[in-house]
Amino acid sequence: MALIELEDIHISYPGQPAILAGAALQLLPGQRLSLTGPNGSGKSTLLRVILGLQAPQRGTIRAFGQPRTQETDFHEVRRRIGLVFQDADDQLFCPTVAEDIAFGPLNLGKSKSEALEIVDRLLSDLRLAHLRDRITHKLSGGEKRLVTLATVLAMEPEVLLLDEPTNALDVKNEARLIEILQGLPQAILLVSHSAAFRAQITSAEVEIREGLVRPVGP
Ligand SMILES: Nc1ncnc2c1ncn2[C@@H]1O[C@H](COP(=O)(O)OP(=O)(O)OP(=O)(O)O)[C@@H](O)[C@H]1O
Repeated sequence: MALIELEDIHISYPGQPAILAGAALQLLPGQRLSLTGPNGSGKSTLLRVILGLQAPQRGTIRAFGQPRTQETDFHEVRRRIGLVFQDADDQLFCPTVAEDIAFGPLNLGKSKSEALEIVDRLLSDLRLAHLRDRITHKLSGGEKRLVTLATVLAMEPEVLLLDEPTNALDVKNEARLIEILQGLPQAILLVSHSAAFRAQITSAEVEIREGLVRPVGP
C-alpha cells in the first residue's frame, strides 16, 4: 500500500497556464524520493496538496490507503505526515525553542512532562541542546531550519515532506542535516535544488514538467 498516492491532479490560477495538469505521484513505505523541476513548476504546490493545504480543481488524493477529500480527512494526514516548510518563519511561532518543539506533542494530548522529555531527547539527538531556551525569532536562519525539523520530528510523523531543507544552512550544518536525515526511519519526499544533497538523501527522482510528474530524463 502506498503511503501517498496522487492521481490526475489539476491546479491552475486564473489567466495563467495550468501549474499541474494531470500530475500523479506515489510514495511507498520506506521510499526516499526527490521531486525536482524548474522554479514555479509546482513542487511546493504538490506538497501542499498532499496535506490538504491547497485543494486541486480536479484529482484524487489517497494517504495511508484512504481517499482524502474533506478538510477533516486531512487532520489525520497532517498528524502522520510532517512538512518542513520552505520558509522556517512560517513554522515557528512560540517564544522559545523548547516551547515551539513542545507545541505539537502538547497538541496531540501528551502531558507537559512527556512533551518536555521529547523536547530534550530531540534537542540532544539533533545536537541543538544549546538552543533550548533561546528566543526563536532571534535564531539565525540556519538554526531556525534545524529547529523547524525538530518541531516536525516531535510529532513522530511516518512520512517527511522536505521543501528546500538546506536553505540557509552552511556547509557544516548541511552535513549535519544529511547525517540526521540518513539516520531517520521515515519515508521522505524531498524538494531540493541541490543535486548533491538529493543524491545523499534519496534514491529515486521524479520531475515536474509541463504540469505532469515524470521520470527524470530528456
Ligand atoms: N495564489 C496564487 N495565485 C497565482 N499564482 C500562484 C499562487 N500561488 C502560487 N502561484 C504560482 O504557482 C506556481 C507554482 O508555485 P510553487 O511554489 O509550487 O513552485 P515551485 O516549483 O515550488 O517553485 P520554486 O522552485 O521556485 O520553489 C508559481 O508560478 C507561482 O507563482
